[in-house]
Amino acid sequence: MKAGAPRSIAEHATAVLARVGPLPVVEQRLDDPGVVGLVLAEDVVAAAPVPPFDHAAMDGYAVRSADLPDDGTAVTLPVLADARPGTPPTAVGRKSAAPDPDEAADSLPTASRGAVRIMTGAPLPPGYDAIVPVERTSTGRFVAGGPTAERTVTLARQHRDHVRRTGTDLAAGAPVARAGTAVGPGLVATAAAAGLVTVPVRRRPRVAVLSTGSELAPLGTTAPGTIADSNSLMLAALVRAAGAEVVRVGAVPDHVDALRTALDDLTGPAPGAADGRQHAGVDLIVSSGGVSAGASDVVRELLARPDATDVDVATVAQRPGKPQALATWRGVPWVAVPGNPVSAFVSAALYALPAVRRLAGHPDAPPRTARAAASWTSPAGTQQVVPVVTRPDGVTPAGSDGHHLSALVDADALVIVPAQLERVSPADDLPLLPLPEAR
Ligand SMILES: Nc1nc2c(c(=O)[nH]1)N[C@H]1C(S)=C(S)[C@@H](COP(=O)(O)OP(=O)(O)OC[C@H]3O[C@@H](n4cnc5c(N)ncnc54)[C@H](O)[C@@H]3O)O[C@H]1N2
Ligand code: MOO
Repeated sequence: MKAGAPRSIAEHATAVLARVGPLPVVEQRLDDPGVVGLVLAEDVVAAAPVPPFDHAAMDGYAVRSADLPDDGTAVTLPVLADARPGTPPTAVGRKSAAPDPDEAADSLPTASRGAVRIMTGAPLPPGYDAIVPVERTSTGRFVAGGPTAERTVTLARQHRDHVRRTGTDLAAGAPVARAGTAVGPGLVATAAAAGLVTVPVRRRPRVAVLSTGSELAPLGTTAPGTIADSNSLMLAALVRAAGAEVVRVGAVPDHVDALRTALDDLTGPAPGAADGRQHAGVDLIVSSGGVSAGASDVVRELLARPDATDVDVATVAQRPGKPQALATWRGVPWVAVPGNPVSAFVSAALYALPAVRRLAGHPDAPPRTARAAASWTSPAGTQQVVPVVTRPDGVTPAGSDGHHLSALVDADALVIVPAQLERVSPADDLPLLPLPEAR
């Protein structure tokens, strides 16, 4: 239970990730807005070709190249039929479209020489192989909603055929996206166009956020000696920005029984207990506070009792965020970060968010670095975690003092100054951890 020798940030991050694995796979419909941000659990392939049929890329006339002179001389052709998107083609002179597209296509006088008036998106009539845009013909333009009464059209062979052909974007069976890809708007559109209704994704993580401290007041309330519970709001915002569903408990007083009850409500009943309470069924717990050496450090007090398992109380050679703890509560991994607001923020970014990403099925992020655009000092023998602002010339510490909460307002990333580096100079490359973008 006693914290061991100080460990590095990487060592503690490894200890966190050893406790979490990707959540189960679910089939999520593409018309559910909640699909965005979820991570593909399997490679996805096209169920149907994109486009699904040869169709016009321009409003104009469908022609058979064989009917047009190779030398580009204009010819006058009869207009035989109308082809519009979503409607079977109809022969000119017919009152309405035939209900069966095959019947309609068959009824087109394809044997005779002529052109088919066609609108962008309409299927290319059988036997036709090119479109001549209307502005390149004697018609000049079509009037939206207006009459299309011309019986002949004069046009010439074009350099391009203006036909979008079946499967030229994706063939049936072609890969759409690899496992591990986060679903974004482009993937939603491509998968839907390729005939898919659902995609196999990891379930969205449900993450509980709570803060400990008898001095904490809920938002909008004040009393002498209390402070706003900013940590639970900050943790909820971070976890949500990382793509999880948040169950925010808010502040729990520094009493071990209150904390135990709060954790039980988030997880499940004790084995064999029929306590009748509803449980939130969370996948991860993130708490702030109560992990240092004080008499009211309730997290450490509870971790010393048998309720929690896999307890790992650690001192990390980092600043801020030195005291950390991990445990499992009724099978649910628990990341406990210190209460100092800046420590809580950087610790959540370093340890809780990678756990959220692992649960969600994201592949491990490749290491990144950023160039320092300023100089500053760093304590020897400890990794300094610095909230930074990214500018074109590199990163600079956010705010006037990185120990202040207000420095986090503009921060878009954290950099980690190596333990042996006592002074950061411009152009030094530093390990970078981007913060999730607000959404
Ligand atoms: N004797 C020692 N004391 C401390 C040590 C140590 O090694 N020996 N470590 C210090 C370091 S480093 C840190 S960091 C803090 C971490 O303490 P706790 O995790 O136990 O956090 P608390 O004591 O509960 O709170 C610390 C500080 O942060 C404020 N706080 C807490 N929760 C919130 C919240 N939800 N919203 C806003 N502010 C919060 C709290 O009021 C305290 O001021 O321990 C040092 N002590
Ligand atoms: O290491 Mo504590 O986390 O100074 O703030």
